[in-house]
Amino acid sequence: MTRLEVQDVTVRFGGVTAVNEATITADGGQVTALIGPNGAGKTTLFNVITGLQKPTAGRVFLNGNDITHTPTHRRARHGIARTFQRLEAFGSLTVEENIRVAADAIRSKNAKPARVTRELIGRIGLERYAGTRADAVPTGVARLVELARALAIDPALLLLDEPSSGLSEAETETFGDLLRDLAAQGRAVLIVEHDMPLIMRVSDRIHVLDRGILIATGTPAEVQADPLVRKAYLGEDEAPEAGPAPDATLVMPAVDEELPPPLPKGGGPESVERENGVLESGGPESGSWF
Ligand SMILES: Nc1ncnc2c1ncn2[C@@H]1O[C@H](COP(=O)(O)OP(=O)(O)OP(=O)(O)O)[C@@H](O)[C@H]1O
Repeated sequence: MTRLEVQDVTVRFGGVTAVNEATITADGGQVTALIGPNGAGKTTLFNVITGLQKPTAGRVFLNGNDITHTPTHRRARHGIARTFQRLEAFGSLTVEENIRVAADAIRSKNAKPARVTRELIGRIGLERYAGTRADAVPTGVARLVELARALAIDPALLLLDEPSSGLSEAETETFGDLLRDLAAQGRAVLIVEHDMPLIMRVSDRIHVLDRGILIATGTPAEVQADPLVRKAYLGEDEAPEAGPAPDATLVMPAVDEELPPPLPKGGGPESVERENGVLESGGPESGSWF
C-alpha cells in the first residue's frame, strides 16, 4: 500500500520560514487533508513532495524510498500526480486533448491512451465539454479537467491543491464522493482545501499547519476539538478555554459565527474567471478559514 512520509521538512525563503520541521504522512486507501490559514505553508509543502521545491532540511519518502532529491518527472513515474491551485490546463487544446496528452504518458504501462481518456471523461462527467477548448470551459469544469489529467497517469499518490474552488455546491458534493471513490481504489489522496465542510466530510485524517508549524494531526472530530486548532481558527483573543471535545457537528456553526462568512462557492458556468488567458482558481483569498 502506498505511503508518503514527509519527515521534519523545513523550507526557508531568505528570512521567511515557510515550513518549519513539518512531519506528515498520507496512506493509500485514505483521504488525508492538509489545512491551515493562508500562508501556512501548504503549497510549499506540496511543492516539496512533488520536487518543485528543494527543502532546506528534512526528507520525503515514498513507500520507504527516499525521494527527497528525485526530479519531479521521475516522481510522476513513481506514481505521484498533482493538480495546482492556479489551473494549468492547455487552453488551446480541447478538454479531451488535455486528458489525452497526460494519458499518452502512461503508454508504457500498457494502457490504451484513447480508452483511458474516454473512461476518465465518462467517470468525471466531462462528456458535455470533451470537444470544448479548455480555456472556454467554466472554472469548475476546468478543475475537473485538471483532476482527470492527474488521474490519467493512474497515480498511487494524488495531490490536490484547492480542487473545489470554482465548483458549485452540487459539484462539490459529487466531487467529495469522487474523492472517497479514489481512496477506496487504494490511492493515497492528499488534499489542500479551504472548504471545511468538504474536508470534514471526506477526510480520514487531517494535518493542520499554522505559520509553517504542524499544530495538529487527527481525525476530523479530533482536529476540530483541538484547542490549538481552535485557537488558530478563532485568533488569540477569541480562543475558547480548552474544554471537553465538542461534537464535530457542533463546532462548525460556532466557528462560522466568529468569522466572516466564507466566499461563496463558484456558481458553475457563471463563475469563469480568466486573466491573460490563464484560468484562475477562483479560490478564497481572504484570511478566513472556515
Ligand atoms: N517563492 C517564495 N519566495 C518567498 N516566499 C515564499 C515563496 N513561496 C511562498 N513563500 C512564503 O511562504 C509562506 C507560505 O506560503 P504558501 O504559499 O506555502 O502558503 P499556503 O498555506 O499554501 O497559503 P494559501 O492558503 O494562501 O495558498 C508565505 O509566507 C509565503 O509568502
